[in-house]
Amino acid sequence: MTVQVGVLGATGAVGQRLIQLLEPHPDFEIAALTASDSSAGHAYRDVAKWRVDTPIPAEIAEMTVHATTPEAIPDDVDLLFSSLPSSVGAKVEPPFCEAGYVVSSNSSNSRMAEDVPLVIPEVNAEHLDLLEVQRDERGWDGALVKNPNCSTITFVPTLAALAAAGFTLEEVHVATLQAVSGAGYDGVSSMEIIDNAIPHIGSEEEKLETESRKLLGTFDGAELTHDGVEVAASCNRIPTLDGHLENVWVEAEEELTPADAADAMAEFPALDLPSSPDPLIHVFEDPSRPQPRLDRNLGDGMAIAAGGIRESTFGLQYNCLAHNTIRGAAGASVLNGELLLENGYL
Ligand SMILES: NC(=O)C1=CN([C@@H]2O[C@H](COP(=O)(O)OP(=O)(O)OC[C@H]3O[C@@H](n4cnc5c(N)ncnc54)[C@H](OP(=O)(O)O)[C@@H]3O)[C@@H](O)[C@H]2O)C=CC1
Ligand SMILES: N[C@@H](CC(=O)OP(=O)(O)O)C(=O)O
Repeated sequence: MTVQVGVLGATGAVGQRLIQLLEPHPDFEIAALTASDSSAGHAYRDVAKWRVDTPIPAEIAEMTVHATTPEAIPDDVDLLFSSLPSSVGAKVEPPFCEAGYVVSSNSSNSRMAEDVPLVIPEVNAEHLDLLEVQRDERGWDGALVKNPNCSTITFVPTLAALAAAGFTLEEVHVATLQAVSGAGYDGVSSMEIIDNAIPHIGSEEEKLETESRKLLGTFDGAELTHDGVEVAASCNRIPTLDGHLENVWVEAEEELTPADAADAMAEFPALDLPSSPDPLIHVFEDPSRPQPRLDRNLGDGMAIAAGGIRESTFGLQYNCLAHNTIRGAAGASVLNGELLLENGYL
């Protein structure tokens, strides 16, 4: 049976990607679109500046955009995808959950809350059951699940692959080269970024350092313990359009050779969900890959690419890449929606 879904923040950059992914989806049907009060009451085509690389779906273009309140959502909608500014998400997501909606959110608010599952399905699907704790504690009929920050999503699956192969991770250093789309359409001006690199993205380093430990943590059915690995991040904006490239250094308790790491990543299992790519991690032998322009669309933008795996003075070193607005944002929320459906939360 098809699940009726809504998109909160549907006119935004990530909201448009959500529509692009949801419109042909086998299990989900878009039944509601919301945005700010200034867009409410208007046809979607009139208020969304459509900037995605496929045409605006004809039926969606004619839908009326609603205000972002539970009362505006039709009764038969069960699942909401949220991509609001985090300050807005913090205010409006809880009332939707209280009103009985299950919310799969991409916004950064509440990602680190103790009773909110932060999920990459291939990495920590079992954390989803934290929703039982959340419902007990908050008295919600609905639920709130989050996907991580786009740069976190890029490197954590590679760490999870090493951990799954039996390596105990002690220290991780990661340096990012992040695409401009991560800052949104109006985020970085062309005069700032052309012929340049900006070695600061507000709060980004802290997100990589904390979200990664939560994702790699252990849920015992009642409590989530964050992983003990130490993570240090350095984040940079560069003039690519899409695709975050990251340089990673990993020290493990055990000896970890490049061959061990390549095998662990290549063999890390995919999931049988509609949006989960197989393989999850593409491992390149060519040391000049992955590259954003060449490799961001692997697995329809949902795969992780890794390469340049080698020994270094600081343990193992490699590079990894993911499409930041698909695997790192809209696609991540859709995948969490698919996991919610598979696990009976809808
Ligand atoms: N851009 C990206 O690639 C990534 C973004 N993110 C995160 O996703 C979220 C959305 O980002 P992005 O799509 O770029 O943002 P945009 O600014 O493009 O879109 C924001 C959306 O939220 C709506 N909105 C704004 N204010 C309100 C309000 N007060 N009440 C209700 N709706 C409101 C806007 O509606 P209206 O059009 O009416 O103003 C619009 O639909 C953010 O939290 C961002 O940090 C995460 C990863 C990547
Ligand atoms: N900060 C990220 C995108 C983003 O919005 O992240 P978050 O989902 O944590 O707010 C970037 O600039 O590439």
